[in-house]
Amino acid sequence: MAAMALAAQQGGASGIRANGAGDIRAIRAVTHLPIIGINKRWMEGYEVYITPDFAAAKEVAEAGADVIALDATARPRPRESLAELIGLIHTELGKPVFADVSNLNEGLVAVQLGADYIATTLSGYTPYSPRTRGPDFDLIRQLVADVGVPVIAEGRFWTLEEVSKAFDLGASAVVVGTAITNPREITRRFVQGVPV
Ligand SMILES: CC(=O)N[C@H](C=O)[C@@H](O)[C@H](O)[C@H](O)COP(=O)(O)O
Repeated sequence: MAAMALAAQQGGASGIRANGAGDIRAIRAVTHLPIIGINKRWMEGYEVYITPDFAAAKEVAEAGADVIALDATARPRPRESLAELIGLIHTELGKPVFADVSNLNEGLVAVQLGADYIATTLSGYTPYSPRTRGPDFDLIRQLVADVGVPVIAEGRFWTLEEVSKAFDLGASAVVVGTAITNPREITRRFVQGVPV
């Protein structure tokens, strides 16, 4: 992961989003780029897994994340409420909060609760948000119009045109995951594009 982050930096990335204290510590050692840290933890009986509680947030902050990203959807949470979690990340860790949402209302609520950035990460991943084929441009547009904090476009970006469109719509940054980091899916896309 550190080598991949360094490659992304050399390629001109302006930040790294990474998962887990181990990877974040390794990435912190090789770059001064801002790190958006998440801590994926699956807990019995809960759908929320992106930094679901304060303990998960604290681990990645201590590992060197500059910003803490978390699931800010309306789904049930295992420990702290969303309001408590955002408050604790601010007061105890002194880090900004990057709220991954799946629709406009979740973005508005997260901002009311103090989130510093809103991202479209979870659009298409909650039972109540329909999955668009590519990025959810409608949600980017709606969030930019209404939330009043920087909007980060994330989820299913594969082409330069899609990235340009997100910036045209007012996104402050675009997070590209699979299309840069996952050789299996990159290969699959080429293979599926070849007529046989
Ligand atoms: C839904 C979920 O768990 N998303 C995760 C969030 O951190 C990652 O698995 C995604 O790769 C990331 O959001 C970037 O999206 P994409 O890989 O589509 O460019």
